[in-house]
Amino acid sequence: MVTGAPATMRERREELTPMLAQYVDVAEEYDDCVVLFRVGDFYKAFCEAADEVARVCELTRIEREDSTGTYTACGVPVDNAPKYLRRLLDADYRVAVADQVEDAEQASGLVDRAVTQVLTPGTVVEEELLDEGTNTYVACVAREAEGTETDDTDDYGVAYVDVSTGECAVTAGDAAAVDEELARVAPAELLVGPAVPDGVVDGADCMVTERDPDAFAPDAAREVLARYAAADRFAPAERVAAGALLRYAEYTQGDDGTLEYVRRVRRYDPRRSLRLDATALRGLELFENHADSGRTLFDTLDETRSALGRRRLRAWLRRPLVDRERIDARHDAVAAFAERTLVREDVRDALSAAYDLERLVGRISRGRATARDLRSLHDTLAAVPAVREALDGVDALAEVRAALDPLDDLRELIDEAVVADPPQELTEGGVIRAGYDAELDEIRTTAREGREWVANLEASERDRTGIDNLEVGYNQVHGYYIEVTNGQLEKVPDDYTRRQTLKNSERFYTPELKRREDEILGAEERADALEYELFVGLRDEVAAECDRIGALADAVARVDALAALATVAVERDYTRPEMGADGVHLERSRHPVVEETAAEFVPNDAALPRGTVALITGPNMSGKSTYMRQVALCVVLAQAGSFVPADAARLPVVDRVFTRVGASDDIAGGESTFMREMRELTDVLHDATPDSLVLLDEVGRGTATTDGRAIARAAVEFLHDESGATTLFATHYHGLTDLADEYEHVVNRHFAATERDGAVTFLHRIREGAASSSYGVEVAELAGVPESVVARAHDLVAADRDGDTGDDGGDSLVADDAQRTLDDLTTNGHAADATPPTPDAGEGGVADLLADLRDLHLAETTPLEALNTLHDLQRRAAEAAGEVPEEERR
Ligand SMILES: Nc1ncnc2c1ncn2[C@@H]1O[C@H](COP(=O)(O)OP(=O)(O)OP(=O)(O)O)[C@@H](O)[C@H]1O
Repeated sequence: MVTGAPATMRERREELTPMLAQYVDVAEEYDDCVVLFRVGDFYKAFCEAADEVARVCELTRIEREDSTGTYTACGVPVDNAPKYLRRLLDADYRVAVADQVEDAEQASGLVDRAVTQVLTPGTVVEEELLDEGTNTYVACVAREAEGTETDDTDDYGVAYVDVSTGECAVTAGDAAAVDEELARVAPAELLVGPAVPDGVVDGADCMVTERDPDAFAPDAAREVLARYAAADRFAPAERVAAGALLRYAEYTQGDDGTLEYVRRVRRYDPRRSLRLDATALRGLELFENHADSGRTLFDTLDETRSALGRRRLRAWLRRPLVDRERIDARHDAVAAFAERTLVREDVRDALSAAYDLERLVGRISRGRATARDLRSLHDTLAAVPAVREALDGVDALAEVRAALDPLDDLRELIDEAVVADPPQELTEGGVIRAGYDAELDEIRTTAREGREWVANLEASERDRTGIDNLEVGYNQVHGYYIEVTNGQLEKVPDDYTRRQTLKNSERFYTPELKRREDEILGAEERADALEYELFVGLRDEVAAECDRIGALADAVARVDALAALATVAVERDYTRPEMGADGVHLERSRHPVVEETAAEFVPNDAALPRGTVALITGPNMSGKSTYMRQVALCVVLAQAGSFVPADAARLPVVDRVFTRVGASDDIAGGESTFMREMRELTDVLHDATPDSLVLLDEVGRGTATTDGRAIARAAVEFLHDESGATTLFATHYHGLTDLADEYEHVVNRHFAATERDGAVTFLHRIREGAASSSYGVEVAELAGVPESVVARAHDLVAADRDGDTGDDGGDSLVADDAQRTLDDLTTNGHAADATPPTPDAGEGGVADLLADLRDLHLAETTPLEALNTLHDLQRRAAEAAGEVPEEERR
């Protein structure tokens, strides 16, 4: 067994040495963990566990032999432990660290050891093991008891805690809400109550930890929760989830009782934020990019300067607001920062000095903060006045400014007590400043005077004895000594006592030197001990203020996140959205992430009155997905408090963004792509409201064309008639576009492309009406599909076109479409914009042009040819008018 006690040791339990027996005891108690057992400067694992630790950590195994036989052992060096712990956690192990809990020198017999910490992926608190500016959550899903379905809507409790910062929250909901919350929280570890059926937590992509079912018993859970919050405030399922979770958090921190820095257990209602389920989070690439190397929306926005701000910005994006007033307040604050470059820069400079207050408070409360941590707290507090000063007089930021309490008392206290650059170790002195404690000063004076006396001793003894090369020294083993070379030994006075004989000299001490030595060493030892005691006292004093530090951390986080949003707004030319509009109205909007990487991003408008279903057609690669996402991202950004990438924006407050957009084809749960697509569509159709924004990308493509087209059509009809949600629906089923004639709120939009000499150019520009052609084969060619295949595909398309009667609702390339494209182009500000040519204009004048147009046999023209011809005509029209052709204008 790798976790728990190695089987080979258990079998020979009676024969083991006392230390190994102690190891087996601990390992049996922590049987789901790899136990690392402190022996000297190493954390050791034995037998099978040693083999695994050696493998995962790439450490050497050693064969050990004692009276009971041979066994393997592997040691993780204590000094370098975090690096190896990380590897074990990454390999999905829980690790129990058993430390020596009594001083080895004072122990009679075997040193007592106990588990001081259980490290699990969701509960690590070590700075070295955590990513900066993120949260690491452990979550818990529980039910009050099996089958209690008193109220279906709050049947399950979902709680989560970040053990490093103390953030803890809980909510309740049905199975779908559990799924959604787990996707948003993205815990690193999950506890599942015994009454939760399999399947409810299937979506969680993290380590699932088994806990004793007793921990989920309502009374036990209530008792734990009551240590943190008024337990009656919570619904029964919430109590069970939060109580069991906090109990687990305590256990992983060494069972030292209540975690003081978990200052509150926030109860929240997911409906009070813009709902984004797992599919939406993934589809919109808020935090994860499908191409691993790619950027996410969060990366694009992250102009924060502190870990606190970074975490806050993440949280804002994870839960955008739905409360109009709060959204406006955030926009006001961002605007205030955006308008004041100097204020913004001063604040951001000051915040660069801010340490992660939330994690510092956690460490301080857990009694794990070092002197350096307290200095970090001091330095952060010292940065606050500059932030306050910068914000002075800015109305929209007055509230957050008021919350920026610089905690002068704490800062002064730390400054008086702790030296500016303290050592990492707390037990070796050098931490507490002179003048902080009278007793410490006195002890230090004694030690210093003693050392001065010793320092003068050499000169005075040389005088007294006449031994001019006499030296005074010190070594760890023998202490202070007076060294006399062999040639001078006869001059040694009577009060010298021999301490050590070397090859060429002898070392002595005198009674006074011995007395002074005892005094110095005693004083140093006492000073170290007293310093430690004073430090712990100070740390406790600071820990008692964790509420105030927490409130400051909150304000700093907000200021940083707001300033970051303002920086993005100014540097990337975002605009403040006007909220409360009836539908989505964007002028020249851009995709916030794609515009950062695209050589030249083409902005597009969106005019989607509430309840519009916009069918978007266009060739592959023409920009449909990008466009749909950019509309949704503008909505998400606006509700998160950000400005949006557009020239002008009027936006509604949306309750939920649904997506069924590409890229979710990775089949995690063993479902077929089509099954998954339908499941996602079901969610949309069930839950979308008139306040929702729905993005559907090629729904139905996962099955036979006829079925797919039927499903797509039915979905559009349902969204239009029943849901009333504002919808963007990208499709290759061109036949769907006639829905616009039948349904009041269905509109057609398309992305056009130009094709010349067989090469397709995408314009990435959205236009009214439906598209003419898919250019699928051309795109295949662009992608490098072998020439022969492309040629054959062209033939097949042509054959299909020839045989097409055009009456199937038409995904084929029908001539009618070509006509439509012609219309589109002339009514969409291109040909129509051109100054009407004068009849006598230039060579190949308008009369010729009109004749050519008239002679065009549309019924025999492929859409590509039509587009080509049109392009040609347009060019000639422009030339005739003495203008630059449209193509070159772009
Ligand atoms: N407005 C734009 N300006 C510049 N480049 C764009 C724009 N829109 C999309 N692109 C680029 O064009 C490419 C194709 O875009 P997108 O994936 O949105 O096309 P699509 O029409 O959805 O394709 P498909 O139908 O194959 O899914 C992407 O590389 C994208 O970066």
